[in-house]
Amino acid sequence: MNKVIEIEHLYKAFGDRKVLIDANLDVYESENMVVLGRSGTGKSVLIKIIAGILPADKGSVKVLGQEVTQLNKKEMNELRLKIGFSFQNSALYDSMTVRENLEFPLVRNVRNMSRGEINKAVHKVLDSVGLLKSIDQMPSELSGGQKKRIGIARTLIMNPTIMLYDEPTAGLDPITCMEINQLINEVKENYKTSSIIITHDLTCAKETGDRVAVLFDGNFKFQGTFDEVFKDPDPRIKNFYDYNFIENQKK
Ligand SMILES: Nc1ncnc2c1ncn2[C@@H]1O[C@H](COP(=O)(O)OP(=O)(O)OP(=O)(O)O)[C@@H](O)[C@H]1O
Repeated sequence: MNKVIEIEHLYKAFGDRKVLIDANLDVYESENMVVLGRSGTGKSVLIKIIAGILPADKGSVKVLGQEVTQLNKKEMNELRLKIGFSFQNSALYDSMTVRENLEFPLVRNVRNMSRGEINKAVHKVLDSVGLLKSIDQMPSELSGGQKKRIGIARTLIMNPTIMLYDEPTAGLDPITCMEINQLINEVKENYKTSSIIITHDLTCAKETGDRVAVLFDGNFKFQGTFDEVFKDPDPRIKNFYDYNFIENQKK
């Protein structure tokens, strides 16, 4: 299986605050990799480095075979078109309708698309997130879960190879969380994406992650399937969250 993201010995600090220290992580083709970690451990910093939004201090970050730490602005912009970044706050433009929000990345990044092609792409992507009916609504008329869906649709419209989800279920009720988890899995199936999913939500991790990696003290000592990681006797994992709590929820 090909690696689509390869991170080796990554180091990133802000002044005295060392956030990532010798972090190593691989993501394979067609894989959902969940990154877990407490608040402030550097999860968002990690995906911002992958997307070229923040520079790394040291180490290697290869995305689709390209070393992002060495790319110039033009090369990074081209690579970024293959990376869908689903922001925590959905990042929709409040003054635009859903249709306009979805057209925006196409109009900005893809030349020579006809009106008909743009319409077709908007309809296809809205259909795949189950919100065709909301095409003419304003973001203010949507629920939190619907906004997340539209935010995801706006990245999918560019047919990304990699999806980076920042806290996709934050602030949603349990049923909406379940629907978003399902959508993340459908995106993987239908768009053949490889993803990093950042979350605090253990149910999301279990439902969407082919593998999970837990960020502690700047690196990923714990990686594997959800069950492998949470069976680790290390007290940091035991204390991380009450694994038994979610196991008991299933009973
Ligand atoms: N641009 C920046 N300038 C200075 N410090 C930053 C910057 N971005 C992040 N940090 C710091 O890096 C640390 C990690 O931040 P990050 O946002 O990656 O945490 P996180 O694990 O995503 O947390 P949360 O789950 O709360 O979103 C924090 O201490 C934060 O203050």
